[in-house]
Amino acid sequence: MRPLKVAVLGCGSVGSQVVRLLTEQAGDLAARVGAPVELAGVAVRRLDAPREVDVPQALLTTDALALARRDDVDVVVEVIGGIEPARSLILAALESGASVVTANKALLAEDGATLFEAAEKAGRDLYYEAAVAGAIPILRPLRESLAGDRVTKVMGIVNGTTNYILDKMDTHGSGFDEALAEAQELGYAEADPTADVEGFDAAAKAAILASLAFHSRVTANDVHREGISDVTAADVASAKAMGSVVKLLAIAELRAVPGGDEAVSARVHPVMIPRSHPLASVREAFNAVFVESEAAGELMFYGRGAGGAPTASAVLGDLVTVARNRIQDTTGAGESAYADRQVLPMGETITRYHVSLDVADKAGVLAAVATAFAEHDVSIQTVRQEGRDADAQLVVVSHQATDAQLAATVEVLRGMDIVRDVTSVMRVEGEL
Ligand SMILES: NC(=O)C1=CN([C@@H]2O[C@H](COP(=O)(O)OP(=O)(O)OC[C@H]3O[C@@H](n4cnc5c(N)ncnc54)[C@H](OP(=O)(O)O)[C@@H]3O)[C@@H](O)[C@H]2O)C=CC1
Ligand SMILES: N[C@@H](CC=O)C(=O)O
Repeated sequence: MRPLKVAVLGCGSVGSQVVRLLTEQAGDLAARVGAPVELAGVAVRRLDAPREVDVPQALLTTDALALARRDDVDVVVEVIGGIEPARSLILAALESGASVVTANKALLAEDGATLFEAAEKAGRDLYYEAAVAGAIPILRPLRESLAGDRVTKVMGIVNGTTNYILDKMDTHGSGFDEALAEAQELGYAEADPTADVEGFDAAAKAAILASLAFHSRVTANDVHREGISDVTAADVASAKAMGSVVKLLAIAELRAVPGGDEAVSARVHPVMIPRSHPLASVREAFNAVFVESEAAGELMFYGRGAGGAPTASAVLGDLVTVARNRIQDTTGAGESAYADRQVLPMGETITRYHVSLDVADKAGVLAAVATAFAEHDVSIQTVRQEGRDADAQLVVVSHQATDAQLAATVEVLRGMDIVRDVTSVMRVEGEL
């Protein structure tokens, strides 16, 4: 059997581990694929940069396009990241007859449609398990194992860097910048960590999850996005006082809308969850994803969501699948975006708020705050007053309402004379 040739584009945190596993596990991979799997070349930006893996000089190139287009290459692994040149390289690889494996969630969530069309036209595979939640098999279960079920909700921690930062703030009292620097050092963060911190990375993953779960095309622009840069030590302390923890969650769900249709709600934002919630115990850069479907009920997927080796594990899994498909001259399950669903604006999403207020301890303060909630048709689940005089704190947890009602209530609270400061506003999941 002729060897299958693999080109790896990018040799950073993920690419170096892909090259290492390809080399170290060559024997096992050949047995699993049914043919030897050979490294055809590795494209990088700088030939002389230090690498986590030894790559023979003859295999290194800075001409990624020429490598992606080579006639003898069967599979192209794209682990450069970003939109360009990654998109042009993937399109060139498919046009040249190669199958593609990528970990590039930013590109898939922005312009997946172009890539899926190109793969279909070329009759080649485009696989991307590593793009969401690192090592955790979550896309294949959604696309294949649950293909006969009806998924109604996907919710989870899908960004390792922000989970690492929030976890260190909670457990070690670390500062934001210090924890981010550690996450970068450990290879979890994106090349530009703003993508992690401001929720762009999680929003891209939410779009990919929503698209697969609901057989729709959801792009990153459809996802309401808030990052963690506004989460303060006061928010984390406020959560702690409630027996809770702050996590950045990606949530995608189907919602009934008037007319009998179902719309998609997709959002990423910090959430306060009780410590008894299974997502509260997801530490460091680990990820966890809950799936709810009609027949299967609740499923939970947990594992390492970032880092070179865990992500390379998912890349290699895809590589074995597309290599087997090449040998059998077939392709795997492609995109299944047949449902045209409206995307709900955040204001119409049903949620709950936890609000901490710095108030003057005057008679009537509780009644005035309660009136602000009532005037927006938001009922209060619990209200607690702490301290007296100048240091009085009021903590209010609401019942469910639309995000627009809750946000409008907070605006009114901000304008009240007896409210000196709204010190923390956080959405809530689970029973506080
Ligand atoms: N890190 C992680 O934990 C995870 C990452 N991913 C995704 O995997 C992909 C890669 O991430 P990661 O490995 O962290 O990124 P890195 O920044 O560590 O590596 C990027 C690599 O791409 C190379 N590169 C950049 N531009 C070019 C170019 N024009 N031509 C050829 N090579 C180029 C760089 O070369 P040089 O080394 O010479 O600079 C580097 O080797 C991204 O899409 C990311 O979102 C997905 C899941 C987890
Ligand atoms: N920067 C990402 C890497 C994996 O997708 C993260 O922190 O999760």
